[in-house]
Amino acid sequence: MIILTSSSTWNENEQILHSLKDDILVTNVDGIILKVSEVTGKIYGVDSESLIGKSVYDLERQGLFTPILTPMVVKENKKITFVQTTNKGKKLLVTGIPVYNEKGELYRIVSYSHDITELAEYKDFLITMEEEMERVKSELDLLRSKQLMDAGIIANSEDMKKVISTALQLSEVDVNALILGESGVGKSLLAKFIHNKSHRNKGPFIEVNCGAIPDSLFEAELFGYESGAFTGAHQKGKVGLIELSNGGTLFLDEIGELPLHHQVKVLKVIQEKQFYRVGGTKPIKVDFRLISATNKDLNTAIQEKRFREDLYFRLNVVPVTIPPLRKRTEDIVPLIHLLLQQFEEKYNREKKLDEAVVHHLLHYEWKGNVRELINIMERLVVLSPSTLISVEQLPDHLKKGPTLSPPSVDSDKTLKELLEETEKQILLKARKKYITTIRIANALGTSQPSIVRKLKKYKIY
Ligand SMILES: Nc1ncnc2c1ncn2[C@@H]1O[C@H](COP(=O)(O)OP(=O)(O)OP(=O)(O)O)[C@@H](O)[C@H]1O
Repeated sequence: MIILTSSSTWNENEQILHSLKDDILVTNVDGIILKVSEVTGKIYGVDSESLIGKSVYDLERQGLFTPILTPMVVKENKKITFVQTTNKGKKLLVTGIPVYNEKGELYRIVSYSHDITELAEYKDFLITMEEEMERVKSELDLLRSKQLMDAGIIANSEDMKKVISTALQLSEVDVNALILGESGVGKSLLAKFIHNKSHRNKGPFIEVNCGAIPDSLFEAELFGYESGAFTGAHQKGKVGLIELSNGGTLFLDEIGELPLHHQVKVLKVIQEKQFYRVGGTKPIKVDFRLISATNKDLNTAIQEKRFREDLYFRLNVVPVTIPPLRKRTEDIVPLIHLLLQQFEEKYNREKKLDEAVVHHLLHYEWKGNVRELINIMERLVVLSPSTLISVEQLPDHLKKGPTLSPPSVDSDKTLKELLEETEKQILLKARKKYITTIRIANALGTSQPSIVRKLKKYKIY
């Protein structure tokens, strides 16, 4: 608090006031200007002396500055800071300090300011940029979701959005990519998506299921053969899958199933981008982009000497992991709608899902991931006798809901993580049984807000 002890002190300060390089203005409680520093006049483009004796209310009316500080300090009876705009369009950060006389009465208001025009401009610029970025981001989201819709891919969850964003980056370069994830999560779909978005999209997309080709036919299938290369071979010979992928993408699915004795041949063609047909003597050059996929843990396979480490490093330049469906429940409802629509069209039927069915589908474990969901949805559309698909039509294993079993202590998880896992299982079961958060809270003897928080934490919908 500032208290003036005598008016002479006030006069003594006058010289100091003029020596300051800051804008300082002193008024009485009625807003009459008593003193100003020289800088003040410059800021408003007037002679400082001409301001003396004028009322700040009049000056505001004349447009010199707005709003005025004096009444605010008088009203609040304390130090106040705010932004003032001047007749020159400047932005000033103005602070007003109340000054009291010996009786403790409000006597003067001293204000000083800092020019923050540039700062305010930067702030405006930042806000405009942020708005622009938001606009571009939502446009991009829209564009991406359209791209995904065209490709028939659902990516509603944050995890899946990240996968798609990596896939789009990958589509721009010819780097080797390894797609990891459980069976049925969409590895082949993603490989096709990368190919379709790449500059090779006019070329072929050749999918080789490494686990499905009989061992004895593997070389002939992959590398092709010359006429009469072996008994049973076609007269004219045959072009292999690798040769067919020229100019396009070679997708080696189930790469973890590739027998060890074939791995070195595959490694060679990946490295050299040339090979010999079976029975051939001429090297054949080939230009493909390689994507591989597996649901196996290749690191364990390497440790167990079932998979070559050098091949693994070649394949795994950029890994992309698609999380299991149970870990991205936000994708389940949009997938259900997409599939319902597809099967309605396919079987020319109109169906609706009971809400309880959706709940069961949301809280199922989906060990077979999207592929399993597709099967269930097709079955429901085909077999449900009425328009409304109800819980009774669900297969028994889906009606039961998740079973509660304590998590294994052999894992490297901490006690906190194990407890959270158990809590999540309990909540999944409760959500399925009681549906509403109030009923869950009652059943579990806790508050509804706490249940809402926990459901959000575990992404249980
Ligand atoms: N995000 C998704 N949106 C829409 N459909 C999907 C999605 N993910 C997977 N699918 C569909 O699920 C089915 C299984 O997908 P896909 O064959 O790509 O799985 P995968 O991981 O390659 O399986 P596997 O390991 O058994 O080869 C396909 O019909 C695919 O179109």
